[in-house]
Amino acid sequence: MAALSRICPGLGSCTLRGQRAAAAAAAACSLLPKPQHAHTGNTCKLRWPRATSTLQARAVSLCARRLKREDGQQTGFTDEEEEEEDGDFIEDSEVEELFQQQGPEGTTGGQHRVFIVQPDVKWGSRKQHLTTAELMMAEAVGLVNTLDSWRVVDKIILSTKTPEKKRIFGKGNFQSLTEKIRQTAGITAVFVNVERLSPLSEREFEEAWGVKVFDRYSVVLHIFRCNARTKEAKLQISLAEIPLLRSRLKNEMGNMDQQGGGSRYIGGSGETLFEVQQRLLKERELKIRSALEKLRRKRHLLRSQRKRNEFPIVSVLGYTNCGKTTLIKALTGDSALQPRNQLFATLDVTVHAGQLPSRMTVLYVDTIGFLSQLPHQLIDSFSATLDDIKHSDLLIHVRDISHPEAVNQKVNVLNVLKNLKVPDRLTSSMIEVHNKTDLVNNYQCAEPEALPVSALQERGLDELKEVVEEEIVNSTGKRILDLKVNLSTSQLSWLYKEAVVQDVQVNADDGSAVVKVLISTAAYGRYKKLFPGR
Ligand SMILES: Nc1nc2c(ncn2[C@@H]2O[C@H](COP(=O)(O)OP(=O)(O)OP(=O)(O)O)[C@@H](O)[C@H]2O)c(=O)[nH]1
Ligand SMILES: [Mg+2]
Repeated sequence: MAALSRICPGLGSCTLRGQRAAAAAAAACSLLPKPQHAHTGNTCKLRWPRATSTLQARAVSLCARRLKREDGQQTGFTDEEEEEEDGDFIEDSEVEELFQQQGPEGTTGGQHRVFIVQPDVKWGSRKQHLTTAELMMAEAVGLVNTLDSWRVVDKIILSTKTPEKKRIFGKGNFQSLTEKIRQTAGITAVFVNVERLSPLSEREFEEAWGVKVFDRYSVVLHIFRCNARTKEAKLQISLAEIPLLRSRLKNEMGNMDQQGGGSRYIGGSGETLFEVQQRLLKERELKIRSALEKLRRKRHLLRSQRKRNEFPIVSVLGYTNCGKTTLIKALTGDSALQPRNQLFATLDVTVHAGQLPSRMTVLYVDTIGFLSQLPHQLIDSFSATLDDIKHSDLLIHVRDISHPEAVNQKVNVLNVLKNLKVPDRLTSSMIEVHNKTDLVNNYQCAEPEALPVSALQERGLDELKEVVEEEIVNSTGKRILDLKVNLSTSQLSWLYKEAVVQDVQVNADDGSAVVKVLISTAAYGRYKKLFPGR
């Protein structure tokens, strides 16, 4: 308690107890030199002025709060909550309007009984070398089952030579497929598991089969739509849906033209119906882009604040459903995190404070999962979210090692990172974690660099934390030192200003304290000069 009272005179009577609480409070105080201490009953709330409220400040104050509470409130928070603290400059209603109005027809709401068609490319440039049609089909089934109100009715793998051409299937195959679909009772949609169907194919299929037709892009977007919570996610989804709306418009106009409608001029406006619709779509796209740009600037600001406050940032990434959220939950003890056996359960970037063996506080960033064969537009729309990865101090690549596609998934993740232009320094220091080892009998790690864990059973976490700490110290060029300070001098406040104070152990008898700091070599040099002999 002595340490606490030193940092916060009112904390002597608060419910924070012990060294862990002291460390958290000290770390919280070290973020900003002058938090206001508000005391109610036996609790102390640390408050910072609005303008300087940062991600770190919240992370650590939440971390401190977590230590003193018994129930499991949320400790993670999204950048959006942060934005709300600093003043909303994009209206909720504006985003909701864009989001709610726009869902492409057939995907919004409603139930679907789905027939899945998996083209099996036998040869040519599109042949998948690392996967099989059966595994792709299994993933397609997984995608459909992720949606509460969608069910798989039947499925088929069909050979094709040219999935990218106008005609995906040969004439004979297409005919027997059409018969099968028409004869299967209760089908309301067909999911053709290719990256993207051309508007023409989509129209042709819908006409032949008499039901809605989805491709991988539209199914994944629908999952995103169902899971979106924050403004940024909603805007990004709205943007990614524009190409779908555009092809739908083309199809509708094609249909109307057959009846002589779409290309007629509307009452003296000089525009055809098609042109008006296209213009409206363009205007909507510009609106979304400008709102996203505002959020991007905000994100940039937050990022530089994070950097300034020097809490190391560890981004946790990997294929969808590999266990990223579960691992962060295990590393931080954040009970509010909710891992789900679902593809794309996490869509919003959330940040969670955790402690390493030396009690260094790091921020774990939970990211959106990757998926193979997703069109670039989709990735582009989410690049702002994934951009965070590039600005981390360290990356953890989580792999579901029990998955039959584990190797293929790794290749996919590395490709996405390459496309995102993640700096070499981050990919070369990236820690590879083999998760779900509990699902593999006598798991033997064949890759010497990888760390085997079971996030669910909390195994292998201490080893992982050790490695994270080692890499953080390497990558930030900082080290952790225990410095003995004289409390009657300005040493402690100097350290609060120039380094990250992780822990303070006060020795009331001689008025000294042992301070654990994360400090750069340059700052340590200055410290030794200023306080010689310490
Ligand atoms: N058996 C076992 N299951 C695990 C382990 N880690 C995660 N899981 C399960 O895998 C499923 C997915 O976990 P999440 O943590 O939500 O995975 P994620 O990578 O965050 O998924 P997305 O956010 O959807 O990309 C959940 O049902 C978890 O309980 C593990 O070590 N062992
Ligand atoms: Mg997740």
